[in-house]
Amino acid sequence: MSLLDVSHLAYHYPKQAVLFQDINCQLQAGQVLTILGPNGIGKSTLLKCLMGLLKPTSGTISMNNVPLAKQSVKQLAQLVAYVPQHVPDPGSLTVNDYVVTGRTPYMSFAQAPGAEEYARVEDALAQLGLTQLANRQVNTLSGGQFQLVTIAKALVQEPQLVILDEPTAALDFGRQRQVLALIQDLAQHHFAVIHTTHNPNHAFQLGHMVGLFSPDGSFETGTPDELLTEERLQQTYQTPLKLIYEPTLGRMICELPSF
Ligand SMILES: Nc1ncnc2c1ncn2[C@@H]1O[C@H](COP(=O)(O)OP(=O)(O)OP(=O)(O)O)[C@@H](O)[C@H]1O
Repeated sequence: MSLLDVSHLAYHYPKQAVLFQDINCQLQAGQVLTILGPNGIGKSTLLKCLMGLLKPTSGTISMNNVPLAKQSVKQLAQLVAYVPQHVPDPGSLTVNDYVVTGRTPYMSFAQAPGAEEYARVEDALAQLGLTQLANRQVNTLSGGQFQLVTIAKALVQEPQLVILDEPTAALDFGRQRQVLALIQDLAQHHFAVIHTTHNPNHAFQLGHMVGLFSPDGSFETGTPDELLTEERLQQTYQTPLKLIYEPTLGRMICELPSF
């Protein structure tokens, strides 16, 4: 039984052309799916469908063999944590109070978070090197700091699947590596992870599954070596990029040519 089973999934926004159709993929606990594709092709939209935020035009999404449409909001929140690309207005909560909202799916309606919930927050902030930000208001953080705080909130949610939309987009080189290492660590601890990125090197680095959107909107899954050939990546990004085997890293790297 797969943790996630996506079958013949299609979506179009109201009064818009079909964005994608016939997406099929399965994900097990401990696997990472790195989604790549051109700007505007439908990566974030696919993640929103997987989160139950958008209702697919057709096809099914099941988790642990139960269709998403049959899960309650609370059940879904215990299964999947979503780190969006943008949080429009994070409000003026402190980092501690913002991250603890990740425990909501485990609390009753009127229950206030207590010592146990805040202990999980402390652990997640420590794991991400954010302890010193615990009492800062989230709306005073930099883009990258806030991106890491939203990941901490997803961790305290203790889901089976973590979905991250471009989690490294606002991060410096060191913190990009930190987030990729965290994704690898989550997989080693039997979480399933789906994330989007515009950097094919992230897929080579992680070495798990890739989901590749082609410019025509078709979607394929496979290993980085199967899917991420120089020709496919050039087609995807419409640029004469190069794939080079880097022996010291033991893997391919993707380089943009000079101007
Ligand atoms: N609410 C909406 N209503 C109508 N069209 C939308 C809506 N949200 C997104 N779109 C359109 O759907 C297409 C796919 O958008 P999406 O954000 O899923 O792409 P993406 O692959 O994640 O892009 P990027 O890499 O630039 O973040 C785009 O053309 C976008 O303009």
